Amino acid sequence: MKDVAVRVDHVSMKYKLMSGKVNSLKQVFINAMTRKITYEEFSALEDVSFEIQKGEVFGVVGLNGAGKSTLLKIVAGIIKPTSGAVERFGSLVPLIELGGGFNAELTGFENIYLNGMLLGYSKKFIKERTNEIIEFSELEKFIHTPLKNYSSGMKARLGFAIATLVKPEILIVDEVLSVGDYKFKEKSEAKMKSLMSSGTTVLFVSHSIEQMKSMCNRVLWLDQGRVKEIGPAVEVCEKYQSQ
Ligand SMILES: Nc1ncnc2c1ncn2[C@@H]1O[C@H](COP(=O)(O)OP(=O)(O)OP(=O)(O)O)[C@@H](O)[C@H]1O
Repeated sequence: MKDVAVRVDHVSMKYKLMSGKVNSLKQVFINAMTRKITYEEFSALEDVSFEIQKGEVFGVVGLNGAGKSTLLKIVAGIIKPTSGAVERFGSLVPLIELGGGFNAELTGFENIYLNGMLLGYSKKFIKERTNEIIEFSELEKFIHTPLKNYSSGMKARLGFAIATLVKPEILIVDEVLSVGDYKFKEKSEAKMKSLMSSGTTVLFVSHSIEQMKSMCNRVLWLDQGRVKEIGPAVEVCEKYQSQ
């Protein structure tokens, strides 16, 4: 019997887009009050089905707007699909919009507690691991500086260090490796590889096709919200590149 980590079953996602002529916020307000707002539906995902096996590194490629982030957010349980179902077998950590739970007014140190607790870690656990987080993110000098003075790469480093503190069974990674500099990329890639070699299942989106080829077992190619191909990483990536 196959050992499934994630099952995506006939998932579709329709976003509502405001339609009709609206020139100002005032007009939106008036239309809302008079119930004149009409919506058009936009289909970001259409009948997407696939399974990821335990321990597999599964990539998703596709052009801008193909629906990759939408799919990852649905698998992570951050948004609900319009139809279809997702089953996850194991603890899951999403590395999506890293530091989404950060507060810009608080320092890096304070945000470690805030973000850690949002991820479900206990205060005691965070206290024990704070040095490890600071060391991995290389933010020793800035750890007592408010986050609003951090660069986006610095925030990503801190978010990555906190999120990967415990070994999840399923890791969802959306483009986070592209935010940092080359040093952070190498370090976070190494960390991901060590998680992968210890059996973590990974669902991964990156615009770097070379990274997809070298890190993934299988790849799903999304084209305007539909599955175009699913297969061995190198084979699918080469078809995608030669489209
Ligand atoms: N909250 C939303 N409301 C309306 N439309 C949305 C919303 N989020 C995404 N979309 C639309 O859904 C489509 C898919 O977006 P998504 O971000 O999933 O694509 P993507 O493949 O991740 O793109 P990229 O490579 O640019 O990151 C796009 O056309 C986008 O405009």
